[in-house]
Amino acid sequence: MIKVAPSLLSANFACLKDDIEKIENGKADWLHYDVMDGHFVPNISFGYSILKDVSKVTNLFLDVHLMISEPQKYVDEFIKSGANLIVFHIEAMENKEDTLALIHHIKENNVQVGISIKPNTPVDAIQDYLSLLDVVLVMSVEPGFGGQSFKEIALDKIKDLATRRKENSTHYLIEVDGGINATTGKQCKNAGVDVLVAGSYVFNSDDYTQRITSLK
Ligand SMILES: O=C(CO)[C@H](O)[C@H](O)COP(=O)(O)O
Ligand SMILES: [Fe+2]
Repeated sequence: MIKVAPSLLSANFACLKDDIEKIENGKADWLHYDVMDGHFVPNISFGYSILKDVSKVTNLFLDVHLMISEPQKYVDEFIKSGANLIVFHIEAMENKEDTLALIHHIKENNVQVGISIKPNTPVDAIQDYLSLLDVVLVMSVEPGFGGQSFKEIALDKIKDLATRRKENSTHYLIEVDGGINATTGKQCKNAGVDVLVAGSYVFNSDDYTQRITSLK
């Protein structure tokens, strides 16, 4: 069964607790938490203090998507604030040594680890890390904003990641993020995705449960 991870980026920030309760009651599997620093991406969202408060009002698995430069500088704060999974961008890393160190650091703290790739970054850029990862996050929009249209290039990457996983007996989940609705969600499902992130499709609706159900 596919997992659905509503992205809090499209929630009403003045009523976060209510919106989180609604998606939890609507059978969301994970809560996707988008962190933007105004440097790695041209937008600012929320940081670890809000994550800490969010973690106190939900039992949902907290999937933290770090769209920030130098993720190694801030990762401990997100770990302390209740992240269950930390996903950083390969494009934010300067070299292989730092990337491996960050992966191991997150794992040593008993938090799951993932790497995300932007639409123009090939799967080959993360081949060396695939065996170490719990999640690969395929961006189907340029990171930075909710409400954009799905880019089809993500479908080939999902298929490619599913093939590599089979060939190499690795175990990562394949997650897709950006422009997901019932139609694009189905395309991703057919390509072999495991986790659908959906922000505007879920939260710009009067019935979160119906939207989550339609993705499943
Ligand atoms: O990482 C993100 C943007 O960078 C968000 O998770 C994503 O955009 C979700 O929003 P939507 O479903 O509206 O596209
Ligand atoms: Fe995201």
